[in-house]
Amino acid sequence: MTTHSVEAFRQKNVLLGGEWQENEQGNRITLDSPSSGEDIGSVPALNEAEVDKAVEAARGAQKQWQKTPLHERKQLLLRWADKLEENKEAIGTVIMQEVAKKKSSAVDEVVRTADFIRHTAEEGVRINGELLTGDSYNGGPAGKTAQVSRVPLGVVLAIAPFNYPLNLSASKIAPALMTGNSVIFKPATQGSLSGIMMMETLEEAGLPKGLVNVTTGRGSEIGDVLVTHDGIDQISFTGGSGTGISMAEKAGMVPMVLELGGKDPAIVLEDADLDKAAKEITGGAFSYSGQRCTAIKRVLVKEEAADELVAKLKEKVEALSVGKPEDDADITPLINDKGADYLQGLIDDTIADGAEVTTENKRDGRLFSPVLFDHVSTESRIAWEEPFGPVLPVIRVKDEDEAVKIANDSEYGLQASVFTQDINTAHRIADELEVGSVQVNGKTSRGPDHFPFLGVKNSGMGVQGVRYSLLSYTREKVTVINQ
Ligand SMILES: NC(=O)C1=CN([C@@H]2O[C@H](COP(=O)(O)OP(=O)(O)OC[C@H]3O[C@@H](n4cnc5c(N)ncnc54)[C@H](OP(=O)(O)O)[C@@H]3O)[C@@H](O)[C@H]2O)C=CC1
Ligand SMILES: O=C(O)[C@H](O)COP(=O)(O)O
Repeated sequence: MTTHSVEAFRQKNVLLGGEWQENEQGNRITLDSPSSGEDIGSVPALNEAEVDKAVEAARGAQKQWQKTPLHERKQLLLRWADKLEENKEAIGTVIMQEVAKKKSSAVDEVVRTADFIRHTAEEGVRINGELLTGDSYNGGPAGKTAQVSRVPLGVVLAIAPFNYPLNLSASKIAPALMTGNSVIFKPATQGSLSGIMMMETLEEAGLPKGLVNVTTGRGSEIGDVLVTHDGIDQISFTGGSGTGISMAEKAGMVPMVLELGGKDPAIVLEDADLDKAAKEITGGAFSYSGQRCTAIKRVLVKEEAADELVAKLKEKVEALSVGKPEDDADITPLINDKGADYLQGLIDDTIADGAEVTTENKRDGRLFSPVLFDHVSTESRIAWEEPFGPVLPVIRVKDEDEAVKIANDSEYGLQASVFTQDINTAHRIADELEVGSVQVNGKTSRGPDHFPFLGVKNSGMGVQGVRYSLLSYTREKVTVINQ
């Protein structure tokens, strides 16, 4: 059995039409480690003609794959999951190197992804259509039946972000394949080495030629070519709201699932279990250094509970370790200088606006110590903008209504947490919040991965989560029998 060794520099190629290929002009992108700055590998920068070739291969392979029995598609996915898990150390190490995720979380991501693929395989064989009879409609004819089946959309374009380079790629690719589609996979550039390694395990599992094609290259260069390609039948994108919204404008009538940014609030009432709230909020805000769409990005706490909550949060935030991903530090360097400089601007502006910095405020390049701000004003940018870094603003509120208003005034609507011991209050607030999901007494998060995951407003469109994803890659096909 092949296992992938951990090499020093990985010169990876792309899977096009079933062959691992270098690109024609030999244009490559060299990737550096966000943590050490060392070169860790390179991937081809494809051009328009190569994208055409990838789409053509995907269109060809899809026709046969659609006819492949469901149980055979399921077996491919199960073999893929096993191969992936066998390589968890090697692939986890590359995730750690290319996106500076702490080692244990990087390896967990590989295992989580294998589990997702297995669950998708099991659930995928249970996606069935339905039969409608004409006489169930008032005055309808008895001899008329509609067989409503679910058919694949065709060629799916899967565009993934850097922060979960495996999981947010496989959560598009696996359900698309299971439902009979072929795939064009555009990994995040910083994340493409591990993305390609995952494709190597899929190929080893017996992927038919041309069924998944990998198109590496900067989104700013090949993004429009992919998104506006007339051979693409569905787009599934996870990434920034700006990128996703402009993509939707360009893609026209192609169906899309978009998972975008967030500004998830944690609303804490005076009757909450504050130890639990502090633990959940710290984990929710600072894991992977806050670079998660579902990170808790602001705390809205009732004035009566604020002093105690802030003291507990401060203690937990100060206990987070700051350092290198290979040392399994909780807080690691941010993905790039642009993200780090943006975060610095937010921190500086929040201080200038008069908020209290309760923790150390230190930066070394892309590495920040985690910052907890108290007494943040809703006039500050940080009350509304997404830092994608280890900083948490606490905004004190006078009552529930004010908390709900600040939560809903956001352009985003991904998730929200409500901490209270009164389930009726929790329900009442949950009903008011304009978000995809509300977590009662827990941190905001996507998993377990069969739960529906969605954002409203500028946080997205469509739903992911195993069964929901499977459905999103199919459409109804109606055959009416007139007897
Ligand atoms: N809701 C969610 O589930 C998630 C949301 N996010 C959000 O994403 C942002 C950060 O992630 P990040 O990866 O930087 O997001 P980006 O939107 O910059 O990139 C996401 C993906 O889109 C590609 N891309 C970039 N420009 C284009 C384009 N014009 N056309 C097509 N594809 C393009 C990128 O390629 P390349 O890498 O080559 O630039 C990458 O593969 C944050 O705002 C965060 O909230 C992130 C993760 C999950
Ligand atoms: O992209 C993200 O940030 C994720 O979809 C969030 O996933 P998580 O809640 O499991 O971290």
